[in-house]
Amino acid sequence: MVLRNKKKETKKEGEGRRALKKKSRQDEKDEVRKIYVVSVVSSSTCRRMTTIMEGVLLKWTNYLSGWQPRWFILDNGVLSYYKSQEDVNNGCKGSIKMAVCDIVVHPHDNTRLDLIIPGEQHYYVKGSSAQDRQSWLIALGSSKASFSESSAAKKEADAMPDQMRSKKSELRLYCDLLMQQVHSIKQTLSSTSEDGKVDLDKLNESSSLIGATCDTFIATLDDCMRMVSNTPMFEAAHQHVRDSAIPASPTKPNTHRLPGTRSTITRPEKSSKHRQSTSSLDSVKIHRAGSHQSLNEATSRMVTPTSPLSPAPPQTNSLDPGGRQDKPSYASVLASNAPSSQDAKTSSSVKSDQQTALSKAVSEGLTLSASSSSPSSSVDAPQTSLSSNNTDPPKSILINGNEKHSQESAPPKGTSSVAAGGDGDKSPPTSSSQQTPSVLSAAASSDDLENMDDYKDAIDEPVVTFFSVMPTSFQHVDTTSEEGILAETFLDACRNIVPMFDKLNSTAFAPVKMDFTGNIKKVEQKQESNPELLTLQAMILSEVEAGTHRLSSSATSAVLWLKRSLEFIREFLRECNSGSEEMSVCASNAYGRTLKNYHGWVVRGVFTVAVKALPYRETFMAHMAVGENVDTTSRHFEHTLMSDVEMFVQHLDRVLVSIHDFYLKNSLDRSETV
Ligand SMILES: CCCCCCCCCCCCC/C=C/[C@@H](O)[C@H](CO[C@@H]1O[C@H](CO)[C@@H](O)[C@H](O)[C@H]1O)NC(=O)CCCCCCCCCCCCCCCCC
Repeated sequence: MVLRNKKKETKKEGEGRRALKKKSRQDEKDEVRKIYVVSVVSSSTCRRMTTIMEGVLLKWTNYLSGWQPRWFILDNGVLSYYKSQEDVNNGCKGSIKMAVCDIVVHPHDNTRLDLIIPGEQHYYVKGSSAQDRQSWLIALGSSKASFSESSAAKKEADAMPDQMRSKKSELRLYCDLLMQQVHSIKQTLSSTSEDGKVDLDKLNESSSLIGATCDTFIATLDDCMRMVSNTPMFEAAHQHVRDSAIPASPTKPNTHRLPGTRSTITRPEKSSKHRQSTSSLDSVKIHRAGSHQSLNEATSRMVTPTSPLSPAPPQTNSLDPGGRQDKPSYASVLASNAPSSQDAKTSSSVKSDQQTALSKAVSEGLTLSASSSSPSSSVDAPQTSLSSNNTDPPKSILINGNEKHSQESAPPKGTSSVAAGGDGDKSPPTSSSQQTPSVLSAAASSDDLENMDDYKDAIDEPVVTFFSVMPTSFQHVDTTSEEGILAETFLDACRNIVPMFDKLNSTAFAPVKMDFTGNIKKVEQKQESNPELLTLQAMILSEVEAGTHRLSSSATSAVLWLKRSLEFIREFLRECNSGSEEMSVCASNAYGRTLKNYHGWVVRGVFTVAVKALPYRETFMAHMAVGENVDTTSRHFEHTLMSDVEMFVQHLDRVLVSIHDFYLKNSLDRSETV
């Protein structure tokens, strides 16, 4: 062990040196194979302490391998690590500039310290003892302090666009997810039953998840590469962090991207007060089989005297199993959504040409025609054609499922139509848990329009949300029929949630989406092969009779998991609506009340990772806006969204309670964890 001092020492440096000396004596006694070198370099131009320290630290690698001993070298303000001391000449496995990372001492484990570049990279390491950690802390801290002052690296880090940071952290997330998924496969294989049988269903599911995560990893990497090549700054700047986990070049073209993936953690820009007038939306019509929908007419939701809680007429096609052919291009409409000009810019690179064209068409007032030949079973956007010369007048609009005749029912501007009361629902929500405090009475009321600008917003801007343009929602799911819930309507309502998964910040939600859409498909297939089974209940009971209801491929299992996922969504939205600022807190609370009970530690770990990738509340809200130039930061928008969410939640709850009761009555709920 060598300790070496050069030139002047500050008090701090002296302390560090003394601590290390003390440490070295201890280590010599303990015969720890470690080398410490501390050198202090000082010059008149640049007063800098160069701390050199080497040794073994345990580094958290992944869920498969856990903590692994690695050889770390701190030199010249950079901490690098190698597989072993012998490997030093073969290049480091990763490195981190101390100037730009935070050093975090673990609150419980006195051997552990974390090096974190916020939102980007983390090293979790452990010393061999508390004293060992102490030595490293001193060395790392001194190095950081010394290099922070004049660090060019810091400037680099500051200059690094948020999008790029966010992408990098996503990539790391996918690595973690991949490791967890591999671990899950390993577990499945090791838990082979006594008769030597492997759970092939589970294995297939896990490998599909891995496939999806790989695809999204590559898609994100692709985004990174595009950003790098489009940003002159990046050509010159060298990254302050090297990590062998990130491959150097894109490997797959865009076509591998999951549909609609990737938004960015970008705070929505407060839109200009001189926003695009509503006139540009006047002529936007979404053609459906036999109906047209003008986005601008959605303003009537604000001003219509009809309560949004009034019973929703069952959709005309809901009784017709063939009605799916008429499915509108809902996903296309959402794909054209640009929550803010900033988001529009940042997401443009990930939009397909078709989506971009759609978006342009919407903003230019062209007419969108959804092809009725699109396969209804697909959750992806149907083929959409563009035409600018459709002369059909808009006839009516579905607002939260209620067909409103435009113009006719519009009360004076500024009055709230979403006031509480008037709930004529035949089957009022019978919530199994506490109701969210009502925001309906407050929505868009003049009391809340604090100033003239907000008031103008309410008058001038049509606020159309993800929820209000849903062609089929849970509002349309009838729960009063003796026969049960029409599978077709229920599946439609579920399908219409899917685009929201893509709008969440991270493709970390790809596995979640896959699971959700996979379950929709299972029920769909069940119905295709048994067209006489129109309701969920009929399908399930037929499986119970056949004794197939316990199979993981059964509709019984698929509906059960859809129910659980929807319960999570319901609770999550309730949390959001009750004012919690932190999305991760909303998600964690919702998770604790729902899915967590059915998840083992591995999937709980996946949740913990996924939840970190949630966007900011503002971004999430912005994603809920449909149409361009919506001021998603206005109180008016927030109130409208909240009332839409509340109504969505109420109907969702009604449907869930009905399914829940059925499972309970037939003892079909299962408590085992996955
Ligand atoms: C706000 C978002 C927070 C994110 C929370 C995500 C929760 C992640 C939990 C980890 C998911 C891992 C993925 C898969 C897990 C599966 O193993 C598990 C079990 O699968 C089931 O196995 C059965 C056999 O054992 C099989 O028969 C069945 O088919 C199969 O499904 N599945 C699950 O645990 C379900 C996870 C789905 C979670 C859905 C969360 C939905 C998040 C939606 C976010 C959107 C929020 C806004 C909504 C706005 C709506 C309009």
